[in-house]
Amino acid sequence: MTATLEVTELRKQFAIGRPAIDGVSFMVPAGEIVVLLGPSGCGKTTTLRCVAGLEHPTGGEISISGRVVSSPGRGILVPPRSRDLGMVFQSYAVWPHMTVRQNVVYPLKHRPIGRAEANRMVEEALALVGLSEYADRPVVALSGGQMQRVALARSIVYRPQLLLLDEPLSNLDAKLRLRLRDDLRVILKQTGMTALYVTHDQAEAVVLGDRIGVMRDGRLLQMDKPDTIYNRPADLFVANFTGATNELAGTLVACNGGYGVVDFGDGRQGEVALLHALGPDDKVRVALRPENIAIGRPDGANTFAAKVLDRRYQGTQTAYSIELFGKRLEAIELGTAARHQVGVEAPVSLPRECLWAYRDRGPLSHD
Ligand SMILES: Nc1ncnc2c1ncn2[C@@H]1O[C@H](COP(=O)(O)OP(=O)(O)OP(=O)(O)O)[C@@H](O)[C@H]1O
Repeated sequence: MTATLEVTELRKQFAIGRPAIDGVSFMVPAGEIVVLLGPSGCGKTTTLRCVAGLEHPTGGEISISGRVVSSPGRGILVPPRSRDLGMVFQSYAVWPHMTVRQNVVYPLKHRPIGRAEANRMVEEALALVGLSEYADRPVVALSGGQMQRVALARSIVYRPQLLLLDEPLSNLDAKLRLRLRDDLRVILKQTGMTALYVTHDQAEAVVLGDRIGVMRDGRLLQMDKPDTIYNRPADLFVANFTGATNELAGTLVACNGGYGVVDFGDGRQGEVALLHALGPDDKVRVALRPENIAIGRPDGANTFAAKVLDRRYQGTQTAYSIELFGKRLEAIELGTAARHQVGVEAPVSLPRECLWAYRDRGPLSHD
């Protein structure tokens, strides 16, 4: 059985400081992987710990498969062990004096499961994480990645309805992290489990999540599919946190449905996408990802004169610094040839759907 998770207006105020969570609401349908992504201190771990029952919320409600498990307003607080969930943490949290099999069978010992059935469940969990051949090895004779697989097998062996993962890959070296990241999604999808996964790593979130929730200062800014988060970020913070972003300042001079015209100064005007409500004369910041700048390919109204300042050849792509509207911007061109010389003037085109205008709220702070 796999669960739906519903978090409604969750609030957590510790004894000191501003609220760690400040009105967070989201829903995870059965079988979906949702990743909470955000910088250190944004409240993602506290959210996860509230779902686990390890932290007592100050307000709001948490339901697992329709059953309210936390509701301070109604005096409900179901203890962690009665929530039917599995947890995987940053630290490997395996029993060092036991073998792989002994570690994985451990959670079943406290459940009414016969030996033959327990063995079958252990074999299945080990097969899922790719450790069948290591069953009788002491866990101390494993690599970090393998130990984390043991921890994963141990938390899925009893098939909890909900799996909570808090930065499970962050103690692994870079290469292993990439491998396990890819494997983890396959494993989770094979189990069909609902999962809530916490990370500050944007690439991890994109690979693992069916949906990503971006958090900042205790608030959930946007929850959407990875490509929507990347291609239609709700605000400048989300745009910056989820990928490289250039910014141009300007004033909105006209609106037309989902698009508008921005004056970038000196009469230079361009069409932009309006991702939230804005009106004429609003000061805006326009975000633009480096890969959406097409150098040397004039294309329609949004074509402007630019100059190539610098280039860094990177094999499968070339990174350029260009000057546009008196500002230094970063551009990336895919392909194995570096096509533009430093110092040349070249037209650049900026597709209007890739220029995202947001209300100018002053200097950006990244965390
Ligand atoms: N036990 C506590 N007492 C007081 N404040 C706390 C406590 N635990 C967390 N906080 C504060 O709550 C806020 C959110 O912390 P949380 O650990 O949820 O952030 P996070 O996004 O998971 O960060 P990280 O990636 O660094 O773990 C932070 O400002 C933190 O200092």
